[in-house]
Amino acid sequence: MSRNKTIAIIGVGNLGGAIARGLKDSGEYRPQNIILTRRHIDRIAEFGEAGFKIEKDNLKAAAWADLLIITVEPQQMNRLLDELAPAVDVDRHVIISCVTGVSIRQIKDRLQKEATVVRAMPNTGVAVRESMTCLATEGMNGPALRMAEEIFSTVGKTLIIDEEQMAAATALGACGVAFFLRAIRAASQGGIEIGFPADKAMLIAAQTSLGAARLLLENQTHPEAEIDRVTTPRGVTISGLNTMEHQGFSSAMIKGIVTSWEKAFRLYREDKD
Ligand SMILES: NC(=O)C1=CN([C@@H]2O[C@H](COP(=O)(O)OP(=O)(O)OC[C@H]3O[C@@H](n4cnc5c(N)ncnc54)[C@H](O)[C@@H]3O)[C@@H](O)[C@H]2O)C=CC1
Ligand SMILES: O=C(O)[C@@H]1CCC=N1
Repeated sequence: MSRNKTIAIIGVGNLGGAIARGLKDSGEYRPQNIILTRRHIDRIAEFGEAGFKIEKDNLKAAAWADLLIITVEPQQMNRLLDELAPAVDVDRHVIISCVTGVSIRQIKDRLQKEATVVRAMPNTGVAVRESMTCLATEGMNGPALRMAEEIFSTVGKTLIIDEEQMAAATALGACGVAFFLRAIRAASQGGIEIGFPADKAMLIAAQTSLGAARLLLENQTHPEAEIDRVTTPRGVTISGLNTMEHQGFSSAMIKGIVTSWEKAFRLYREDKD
């Protein structure tokens, strides 16, 4: 359904670039059918060389594309919506907003149009087609939601949620990449301290975390069930785990996620523009 559509990714920075890479590498979407915009177009020249269309003018991109994937910062959203409004055709365009903290209602109000809007919360795992993307829309937009699901399913897993859960999806799924990367970095630093060179410590830490995640996803088990299989009685794992918990490991992760969730509500302010 979406494969024959033309797609604009508007505001290509870290996330927009990762989505572009993932869609191309999936082999399901042709870069010739994807236009990427950024105000400093020279900074996305590499995508032009990879076969994508690149464009400075958001209005031209919107006129060309059927699907508009928005990946600007929340603080840039009002200005962008004001700019895009004249080009948005409610009978043609589907808007997929990846922008944190901006509701479907706020987008439609700013456009002053009853546009079809889906919210998506992917993560930078899209670049390697391992994103966790949460999607939400309003009741009437089933076909648009299915289109967004099709797009993001080619670059990872998708989950449809209520819009009110979007801030939680941001903290757990989108910020989560950084949280788990920090955990991997900490593990590799531990590995260096006990004798591995940095590159080998990182390989062991990263591949071990990949295996741990796949155990959960493929066995559909709870982490504690898998942990029980590692913790030999009177063994070394339980001693390490208990020391980590005495130092507040789980508590730090939970508190960090709650802090990010709280901030997700504050990022977008109508009065910023
Ligand atoms: N980075 C991530 O892992 C994730 C980010 N998000 C959301 O995606 C959005 C983008 O985040 P990042 O990629 O990290 O930010 P970023 O700052 O790397 O990218 C945003 C890009 O939009 C461009 N831009 C801003 N206004 C523009 C305009 N009017 N026309 C054209 N380009 C414009 C900026 O120059 C920049 O290159 C944010 O709303 C963020 O909350 C959501 C999920 C994950
Ligand atoms: O840090 C941020 O605000 C964005 C939203 C989720 C991931 N990156």
